[in-house]
Amino acid sequence: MTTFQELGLSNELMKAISRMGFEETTPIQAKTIPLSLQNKDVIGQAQTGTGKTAAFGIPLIEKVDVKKEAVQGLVVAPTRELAIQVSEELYKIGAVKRVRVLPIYGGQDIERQIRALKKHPHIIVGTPGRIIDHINRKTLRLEQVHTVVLDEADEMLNMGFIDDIEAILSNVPKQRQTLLFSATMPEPIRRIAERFMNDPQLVKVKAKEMTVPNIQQYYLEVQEKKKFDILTRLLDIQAPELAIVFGRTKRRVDELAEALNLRGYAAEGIHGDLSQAKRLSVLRKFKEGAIEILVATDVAARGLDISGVTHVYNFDIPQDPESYVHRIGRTGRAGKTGVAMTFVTPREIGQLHNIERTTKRKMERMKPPTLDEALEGQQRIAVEKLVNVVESENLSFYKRAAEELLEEHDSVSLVAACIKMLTKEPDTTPVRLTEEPPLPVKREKKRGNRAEGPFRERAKKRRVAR
Ligand SMILES: Nc1ncnc2c1ncn2[C@@H]1O[C@H](COP(=O)(O)OP(=O)(O)OP(=O)(O)O)[C@@H](O)[C@H]1O
Ligand SMILES: [Mg+2]
Repeated sequence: MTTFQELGLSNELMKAISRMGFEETTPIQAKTIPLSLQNKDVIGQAQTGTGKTAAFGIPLIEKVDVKKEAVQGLVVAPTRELAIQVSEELYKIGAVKRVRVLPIYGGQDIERQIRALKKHPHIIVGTPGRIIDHINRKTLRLEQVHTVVLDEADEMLNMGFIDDIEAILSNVPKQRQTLLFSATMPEPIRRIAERFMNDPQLVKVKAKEMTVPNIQQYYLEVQEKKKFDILTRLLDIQAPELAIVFGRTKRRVDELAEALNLRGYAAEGIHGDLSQAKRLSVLRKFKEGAIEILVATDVAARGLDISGVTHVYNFDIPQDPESYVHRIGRTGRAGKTGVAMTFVTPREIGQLHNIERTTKRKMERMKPPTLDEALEGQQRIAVEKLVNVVESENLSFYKRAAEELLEEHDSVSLVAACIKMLTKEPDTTPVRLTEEPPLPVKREKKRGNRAEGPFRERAKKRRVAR
């Protein structure tokens, strides 16, 4: 294990890192921070939730000259929520050194961003479209940038984003450091990446599997029509603290969120057709636990770090193995455990095997639970609640009533009644979901027609902007 001390960081950074509660480096941090500090170009690949943000953030902040009133570092991320999150983490790393970090992303008032840009931020974290927008308006100047980071690099360099990235890089000095990070880096994309880089060092944290071992991975073979009932039974049995349910399309996400609400779950959807204010408020409520289930398209698949997410459900099987890796990586982060469940219709089994081949990890088959098992699950939760109250609360106020009841009824019947009242019976309110066609067996490398990923959203935004 390497400590941060051994990396020779400044006192200001050491102080900030210890405030963040980091004690030791993660493997990707130990391997890439020294290279970055020597100004080497780096492609860093490590599993989800293993601290890639700080791996590029720490050396980036270390190299900022706070006296200089110019943008020195540029981080590009595929979604707005991720840009905000990364900027918050960089802000924390740079808090003692007083590094100014500004997120700029679509959907936020541009005038406000222009005003913020005038205050001379040292680091910009943004989504490609909005960065280009500011370059064109000459409200963002990148001549003094010495470091460019592409977070979720493979996503940024796929077909949808590549032109934007090229446009951005043409505004940054050639003499720069370029850092690429992601949990996935398919070979063809890595080759594209090398075009933008100068003798890049490939740092791959050695792991047998592409996914983290502390995520238990299951799949359930379910017919399309039965998926929703099975999902709610699983939710009743597994009682996740926070869960993310991924659906393939925006319509799917809307319908799923509504259906879950009909059955009494606190769920809300997030996708690219919602206003930015709504996207942020849904995410905030989820982080605070005001909603327990986030229903999402792939717009929430990459990078988001939300503690307390114990379960990920792939209601629709992901379009490609990379998407699978990122989706399930929203749980089991920073050493915590997590559970991932993937629904697969009989015709999609080939896709499942394709995912397993790429991740080098088999998912365990799980039998869809029955209604009775769901009821048992709810009963178990009720019993847990009851035991918790018996063990932790002062019940003296209620004891007299209890003693009176016990004079007329036997204790087993009374406790059984309490459990019954506390048990949420599985709700079978009928819901309507539009059926999704199964994924075609053979398909183009990247996303299908109607699915939403960050880049599709970007393409759409472009059209709107024009
Ligand atoms: N050295 C460390 N010690 C303890 N916690 C850490 C350390 N480095 C990062 N973390 C925490 O681990 C969590 C995951 O980090 P991060 O979001 O950077 O992961 P990631 O590798 O970028 O994942 P993804 O591939 O999903 O984007 C964060 O909450 C972060 O604050
Ligand atoms: Mg990340």
